[in-house]
Amino acid sequence: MPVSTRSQIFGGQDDPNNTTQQRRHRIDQENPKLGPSPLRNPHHGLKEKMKALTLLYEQQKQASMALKNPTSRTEERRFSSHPSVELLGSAKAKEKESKEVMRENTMPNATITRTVVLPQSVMDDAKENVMGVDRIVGFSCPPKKVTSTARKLSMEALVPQSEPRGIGGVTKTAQELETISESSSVGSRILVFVRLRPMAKKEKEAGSRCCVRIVNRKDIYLTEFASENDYLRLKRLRGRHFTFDASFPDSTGQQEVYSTTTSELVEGVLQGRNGSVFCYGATGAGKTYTMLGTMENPGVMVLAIKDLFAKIRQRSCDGNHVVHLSYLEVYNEMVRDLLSPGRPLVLREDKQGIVASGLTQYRAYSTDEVMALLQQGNQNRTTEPTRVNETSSRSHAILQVVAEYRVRDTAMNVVSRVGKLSLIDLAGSERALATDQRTLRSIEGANINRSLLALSSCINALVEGKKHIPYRNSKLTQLLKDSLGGSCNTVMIANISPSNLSFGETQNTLHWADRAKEIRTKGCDPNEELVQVPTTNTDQAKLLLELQKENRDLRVQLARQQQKLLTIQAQSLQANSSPTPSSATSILTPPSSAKPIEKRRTRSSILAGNCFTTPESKRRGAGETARELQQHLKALEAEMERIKKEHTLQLKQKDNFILELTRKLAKSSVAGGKG
Ligand SMILES: Nc1ncnc2c1ncn2[C@@H]1O[C@H](COP(=O)(O)OP(=O)(O)OP(=O)(O)O)[C@@H](O)[C@H]1O
Repeated sequence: MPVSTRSQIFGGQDDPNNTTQQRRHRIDQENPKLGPSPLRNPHHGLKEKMKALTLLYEQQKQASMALKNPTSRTEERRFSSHPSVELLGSAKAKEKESKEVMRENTMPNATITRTVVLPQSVMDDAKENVMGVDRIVGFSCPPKKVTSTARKLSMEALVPQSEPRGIGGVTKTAQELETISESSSVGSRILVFVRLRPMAKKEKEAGSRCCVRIVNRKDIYLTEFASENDYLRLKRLRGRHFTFDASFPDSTGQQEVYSTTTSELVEGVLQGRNGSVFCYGATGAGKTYTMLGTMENPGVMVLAIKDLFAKIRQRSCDGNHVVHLSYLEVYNEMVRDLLSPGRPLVLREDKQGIVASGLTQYRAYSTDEVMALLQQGNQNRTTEPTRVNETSSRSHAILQVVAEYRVRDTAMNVVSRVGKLSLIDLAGSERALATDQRTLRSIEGANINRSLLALSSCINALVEGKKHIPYRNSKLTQLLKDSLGGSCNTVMIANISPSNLSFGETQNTLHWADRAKEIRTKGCDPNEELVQVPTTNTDQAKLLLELQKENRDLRVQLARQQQKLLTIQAQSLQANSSPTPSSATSILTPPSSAKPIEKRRTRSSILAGNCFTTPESKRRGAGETARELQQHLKALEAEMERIKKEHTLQLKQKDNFILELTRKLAKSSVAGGKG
């Protein structure tokens, strides 16, 4: 109902101060020409109105009590491990929410018509998709109540959402609030964020218009026409208004996306909690940009790893942290190791969950090393130009970082905490026509859609609270089992394009993301276990063997890195002597990446400036490429030197420790012999 209708309805004698009556009288006096206002029976429907007013008053009371109730905040403090996180955003939202409820309930007339008045700030924000000054530091969007009639997801055109929501979720009833506060103690909800990418040059050239409006950093309106500003009408259009934990306009930087979505998960991982972040969206919507980014604007994967190592450095210099890394892709229903390409891997279930047997677990010591590994992994990832995206990822990529931390508790027991962070860049959801019709591409597309369809079935089953969740339907869902239904803090970032040419895909993504908000993962307790400190000779001997093995591994890693550096140096020299474009290309391809039979593109280095292959880079002169290579080589040399130093230091420390342990062992065996 339009806003103006409210002011036209005047209260009768049920108005406590009879102010509307006086106002009406004043208006009549001031405008004698208009004549007297139509007479109304002041007692008409008084009882009903009183009843409705009392009911609303009760609801309001319950709502404010629910707001005060600290248990209802469990939802927001889902990742409460970080003490410095303030819930400014949510506090503001709650304040706004209670004001809104108050305003509605204290309206002079008790007609139960829920007309939502958009606050001025919202209308102002609506003018542009630009972030305001204050940052989003917390989450406050509770999930919609799960109903048995919840709409099923489909990867094809979706039926619009059943009921419109209020602005920022302000139209919740007290019962809903109670349900939320009760259920929040059961587990944690998947947090869902949406990121809008800037309009691409190609889209502009094709004359496309922006069809997405982000308001208040949460609400998203899908409009077919850029000029459409009537948000009230839009809100009533079913399936065109969505509310998320946060929505990022096209001007949002990578750091902001990282800190809002993932930084708390990283903190949790160091406390032994599992965390997952996955990007979903149509092809070319910006998933890889968000996850991987470029050299100038690194994405979530890179920022998370940097942050993890920075936090580890702050905590300890004693080597109590061990970080392992693995990087795999699911391509055409096959799982492949991106760090050490070879035969497809087999999935099996063990006590840690679903694991890919034989997957390289690389021990990482520094951010630089991880960056180099990421670069190597991305070069091995399957990408292919499609009509929509020059470097479209044809596979789902999963980077897993496992951090183990050993600390002493108050009773001086050694406690080991293991946290796992999974960062997932899904392949683009797409329609066959939007990409390509060639055979290989259609098989790929079918497989991509198959796994995404399997993912949507799992989400449907989880949302509907079904006992059987069909994880086994695809490799992707098996690998995501932990993230969706396990004890894990999960974040989903849905990427969308602003172009009206992608309206259908955008609507599909938003519906799907909206649905994902309803998934609850199990409560996430830290993975902690007591470590048996070796007391007997056998235990010490075991530890000694383990340490020696670790040292051997470290030496092998060091030798491999040196070998790689030498190869790059040799290739660079060769490039300098005959700088032809073909030799330059061969240098960009790492010696280790065995190419499969089908034509696969490799992403150019994120360290070299951009993780995407652009047509310009191909056109660049050989001289320029050689110069770039020199710079790249220098950077690599410096990086190698640093890694070498770190490794040598660690080897030395370990050698000393082994020596000490051997001495102790010898002593105790001598003492044992004497005894
Ligand atoms: N937020 C952003 N800011 C600037 N450029 C962006 C942004 N998001 C995406 N892009 C650009 O849009 C293009 C497509 O993005 P990207 O490759 O990340 O899409 P994608 O969703 O991973 O696609 P696919 O599923 O096909 O792999 C790239 O050129 C990328 O640089």
